[in-house]
Amino acid sequence: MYLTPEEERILAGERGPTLQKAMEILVALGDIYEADRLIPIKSAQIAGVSYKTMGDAGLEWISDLEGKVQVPSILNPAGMDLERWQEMGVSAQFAEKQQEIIQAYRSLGIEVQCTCTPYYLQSFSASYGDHLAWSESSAVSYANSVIGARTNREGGPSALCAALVGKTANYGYHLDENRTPELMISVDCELDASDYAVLGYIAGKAAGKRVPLFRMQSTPHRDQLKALGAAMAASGAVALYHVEGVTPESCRKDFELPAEQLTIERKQIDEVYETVSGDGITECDSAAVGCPHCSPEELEDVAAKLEGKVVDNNVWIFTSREVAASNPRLVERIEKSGAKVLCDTCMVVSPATDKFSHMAVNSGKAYAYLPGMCKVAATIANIEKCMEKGGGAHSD
Ligand SMILES: C[C@@](O)(CCOP(=O)(O)O)CC(=O)O
Ligand code: SF4
Repeated sequence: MYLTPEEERILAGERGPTLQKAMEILVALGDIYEADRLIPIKSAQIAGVSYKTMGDAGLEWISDLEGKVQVPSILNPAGMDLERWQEMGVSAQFAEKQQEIIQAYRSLGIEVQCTCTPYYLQSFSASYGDHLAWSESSAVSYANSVIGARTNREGGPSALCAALVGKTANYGYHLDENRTPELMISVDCELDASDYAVLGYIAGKAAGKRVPLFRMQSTPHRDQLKALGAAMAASGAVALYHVEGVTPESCRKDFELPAEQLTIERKQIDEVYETVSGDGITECDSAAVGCPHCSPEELEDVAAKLEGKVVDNNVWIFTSREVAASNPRLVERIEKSGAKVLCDTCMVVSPATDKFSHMAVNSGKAYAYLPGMCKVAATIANIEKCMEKGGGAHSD
C-alpha cells in the first residue's frame, strides 16, 4: 500500500507510540485487503464501549492510548444509562468500570454520545459519498445503504485507529465495485412496522455477507430501512443493501440485475412472529424498543401506543441522549405509563437485561442477539403487541 511521506513518518514512530500503533493496524488491514492507499474519513463511530463486552483487557488497552482523534468521533452504546444506571439494576462495581471506559475515550477527544444511530445527531451528519469509519453493524448498514456514504464494518479498535489518524484503508465498501448487488430478493406482500425487521431477519440468513437488492411492494421509510438493515447485519453479515426506487444507489446504471433471485413470502414472515428465539418456555416478562436507538418519530409512535395505559412489567425504550433531550414532552408521555426512556445503552449490551427470562421486542436484531448475548428468550412483535405481551400494558 502506498503511504505519503507524512504517513511513513507516523509509521516510523515520529509522532509517538499511540499514532504509530494506530498506523500499524491501518497498514496491516490495508495490506490484507489489498488497499492502494489510505483515504481521509469524515467521522468515526467506535464500538467496544460496554464493560460487558470489553472487560478489563479492553479497558486496559484504551487507557494506555494517548493523543486526540482527528475527526468527529462518537461511541457505541455502553452497558448502562450513564445517569440512571441504578434504576436499571446495574451494580456499582460495573458502573465504576463503565465510567472508567467512558473517561478513557473522553481523554482521546471522543464525544461522549453513546449511540448506534449517529445519523440522528445534529452535529454528526453523514452525506452521500462520504468515507467513514463506523463500527456498529446497523449504523454501518444505514450509512452505506440509506445515506449512500461508504464504510466498512470496522471493529472497535480499527475504528479508533482510523479516528486517531483521520484516515482508513481504501478497500471493501469504499470502492464502487464492491457496492454492486449480488442477490435479488423480491417480497411478495405489502409490509408495515415490524414486518421490515422480520424481513431483515429472514433475508440476512439468506444473504450472508452478500449485497442484496430488494424489490418491494410497499415503500419503507427511514426507520423501517434502519430496522431492515439492523436485522440483516445480525442474522447475516450484510453491510450494504439496496431497495429498488428507494435507496440512493439503487438507480446506479452501472450494474446488471443479479442472476440469483429469491422471493420472501408473507407466510415466512408470519412464522417468525410465531417462533420464540432462544429458550422461551416462560411467558414474556419484559419489553424493549429501540434496537437500533429510536428516532423522534419512533418515540412519538411509542408515546401514542402507551397513551392512557400503564405497564406492569419493565418496559425499556432506548434512544440517544441527544434525541431524548430534544424531545422532553415525548419522554414524559412515555414515562407516564411506567415505561422508562433510557439513553447511552441498549438491551443487548447492558448486563441489566440478564435478570429477565423472555423479552418482547420489535427488532430483528434484538430477536437474533438476546438469546446468545444475554441468555434471554425473545419474541418479536409490533410495538403495540410488545407493550401488551411483554409490558403487560393495560388501560389506566
Ligand atoms: C451488538 C452490537 O450492536 C454492539 C455490541 O458491540 P460492542 O459492545 O459495542 O463491541 C454489535 C454489532 O452488531 O455491531
Ligand atoms: S444491539 Fe441494537 S440497540 Fe444495541 S447497539 Fe446494536 S443496534 Fe444498537
